[in-house]
Amino acid sequence: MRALKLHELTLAERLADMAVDALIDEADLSPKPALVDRRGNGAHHDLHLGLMHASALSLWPMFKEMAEAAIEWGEVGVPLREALGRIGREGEQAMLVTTNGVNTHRGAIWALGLLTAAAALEPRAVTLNAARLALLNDRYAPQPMSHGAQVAQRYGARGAREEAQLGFPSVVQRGLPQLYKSRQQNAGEQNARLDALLAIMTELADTCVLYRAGPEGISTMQRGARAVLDAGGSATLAGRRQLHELDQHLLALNASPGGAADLLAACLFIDRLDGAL
Ligand SMILES: CC(C)(COP(=O)(O)OP(=O)(O)OC[C@H]1O[C@@H](n2cnc3c(N)ncnc32)[C@H](O[C@H]2O[C@H](COP(=O)(O)OP(=O)(O)OP(=O)(O)O)[C@@H](O)[C@H]2O)[C@@H]1O)[C@@H](O)C(=O)NCCC(=O)NCCS
Ligand SMILES: Nc1ncnc2[nH]cnc12
Repeated sequence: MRALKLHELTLAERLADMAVDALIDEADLSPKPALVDRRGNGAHHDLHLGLMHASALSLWPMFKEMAEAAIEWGEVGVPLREALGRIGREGEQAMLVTTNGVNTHRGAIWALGLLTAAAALEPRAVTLNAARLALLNDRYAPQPMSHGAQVAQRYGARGAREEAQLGFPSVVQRGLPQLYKSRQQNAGEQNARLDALLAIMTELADTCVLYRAGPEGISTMQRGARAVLDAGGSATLAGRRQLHELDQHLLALNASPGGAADLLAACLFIDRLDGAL
């Protein structure tokens, strides 16, 4: 019998797999406060789980191309930054075609795009190199009046751009340590991931929440997330009660923490990458 020779995945293909898997795991994780999950649409009228999955899958070629660009340029610099900007904008268009114009993953394209490229350059300095890339100027980036730009003007929040430029502190200092801690306490994988999301929410200035619900939305999100963790986390009954309260309060404010969801996906990507090294 002839042996079947399977196609061996390239590094860029494996990184694209990890990025898409992280997005799908984030979408599936339930119950996430006011976000799209297996239960429903959260605070969104135009999003659902199937759309989040389709959007994540549509981004696979983009992540692969970003990793290939990083391998080709071989170092952090303006040529790589501008290549990533171009590929990211094309990826956004592919996403919008798939979702019929709904913004599902703009923040994730930014965060995971930078992290995928950084991982292709040097898997052991991912957040550092992602930050160095985010600090570089892309001459071709348009300056649209995005929701993020509007709340930056109104409240001074610098959102997704600053989070990346600082080396993803929400991921490195809050999400990942909480993920490991909850795993160590045998919370169960889904609860550990929920706890990581909540840890991210405790301090994030999420521009999606700010845009929809202002500073009241931010303090509701941050205090509510802290209350779940202080009550023992998602694996405990007291924590689950607090999580339900947080969900209800955010829904009442129409506040969706989409930025925190993207950063959870970034955590899950780095966690997978660490496991593959
Ligand atoms: C540099 C960019 C990040 C542009 O950023 P900017 O802040 O100007 O623009 P936004 O598009 O408003 O925000 C970016 C998205 O980042 C997520 N996010 C929010 N806060 C944070 C934070 N503190 N840290 C990290 N990430 C954060 C968030 O993404 C999620 O929310 C999206 C839905 O948001 P929104 O459109 O506001 O949706 P709704 O409220 O639901 O709208 P309505 O229904 O009410 O109409 C969703 O996509 C999640 O992903 C922010 O939205 C960068 O985007 C950029 O320059 N891109 C250009 C291409 C490029 O250079 N790419 C580089 C590739 S490496
Ligand atoms: N699960 C989710 N629900 C709503 N917005 C999101 N943005 C990224 N992930 C999301």
